[in-house]
Amino acid sequence: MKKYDVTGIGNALVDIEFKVKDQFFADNDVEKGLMTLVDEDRQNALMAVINTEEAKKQCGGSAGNTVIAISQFGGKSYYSCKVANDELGHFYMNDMKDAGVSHNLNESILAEGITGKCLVMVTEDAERTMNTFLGITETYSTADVDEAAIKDSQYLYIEGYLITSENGKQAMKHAKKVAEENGVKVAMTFSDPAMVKYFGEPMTEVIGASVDLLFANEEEAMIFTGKDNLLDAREELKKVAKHFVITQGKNGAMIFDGDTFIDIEPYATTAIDSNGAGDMFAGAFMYGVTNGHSYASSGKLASMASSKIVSQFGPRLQWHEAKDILAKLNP
Ligand SMILES: OC[C@H]1O[C@H](O)[C@H](O)[C@@H]1O
Repeated sequence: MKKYDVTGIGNALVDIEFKVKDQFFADNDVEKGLMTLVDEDRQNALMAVINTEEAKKQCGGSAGNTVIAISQFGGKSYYSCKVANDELGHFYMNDMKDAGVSHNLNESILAEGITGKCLVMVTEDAERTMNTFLGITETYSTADVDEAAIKDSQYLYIEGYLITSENGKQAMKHAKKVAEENGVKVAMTFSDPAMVKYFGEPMTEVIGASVDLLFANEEEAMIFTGKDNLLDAREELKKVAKHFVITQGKNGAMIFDGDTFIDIEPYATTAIDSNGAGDMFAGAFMYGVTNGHSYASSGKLASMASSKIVSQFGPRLQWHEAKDILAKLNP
C-alpha cells in the first residue's frame, strides 16, 4: 500500500487571475492564448495597469492544480516544488496545506528569493492567457526532487512547464528515473502548446523510451507529433506513451487505454474561464485510476470535473463541488 496516489513535480506559482477585454492585449503587447515567460519588471508593469482588488489570488501551477484536484476528490497527493521565504511563499505553503496536499515545503528551510507568480488573464471567450515570472521556481532542480515521496507513490506526475530550464529538465529526467527504478508509474503533461512548439526536442529527451500515461490537448498532440490531424497524431503518440489522454475542449476527450480508444463525452456548459481545465481533467482522471476506477469511468469523472471548472472563474473546485461530482459518478 503506497502512502500517496500521486506525487507531482512542477513550478510553484501564485496565480493572480483577472478578467480583461481583448483590447488589453493590444494595448499592453501581450500574446493571447499562451503562457509567456516574463521578467519581474514586465510583470510588475502589467500589475500596475490592472485592478488587483478584483483579482483572485490562489496557489497554482499546472501540476499544483492537478494535485489539489486529486486531494479534493479524496485522493492522497504530494507536491514537490520550490517557493521562497517571502509573503507569497508562505501563502503558497499554507494554501497547499489547506487543500490537503502534502508537500516538501517547510518554513525553516525556505530559501531567500522571490516566489513565482502567474498573471492569468481571462477574456470573454473564456480563453486564458498567462504571463509568468518564475522567480525561485526557475531554480527547481534534481536536488529538490523528493525521492522518498516518489518511491511511496502509485504515480509520479511531471509538469511539462519544467522544460523551460536545463535544471528543470534534469529534474524531470531524475524524477522519472527514480520512479522507474522503483516500479512507480510515470505520468506527464505537455502543459501548454508553447512547450511542445519551442521545447519539442528536450521534451522528447525527457520522455525517453516512453511514459505510462501522457496528457495533451489536441493542439499539443499535433504540434508534438508534427501531424496536421488528430487521427495521425494519436497513432504517433502510441510510440511515446503506453496510455494517453487527448483533451478536446467542448468535444470531450479521447483516451488510449493501451489497446483501444475510448471516447469521452463532453458535458454541456457555458464556458467562462478555461484556466486549469486540463489540470483538472488530469487530476480527476488520476484520482480515478489510482482509486479503482476504470479508464472509462475516470474519463467520465474528469469530463464532468473539467466542464464544471470552465463554467466558473478560477482553476479550483469548492470541496462540496468535488463531492457532488463524485456522487453523480457513483449514484
Ligand atoms: O495550467 C494552468 C496553470 O498554469 C500556470 O502555471 C498557472 O499557475 C495556472 O494555474
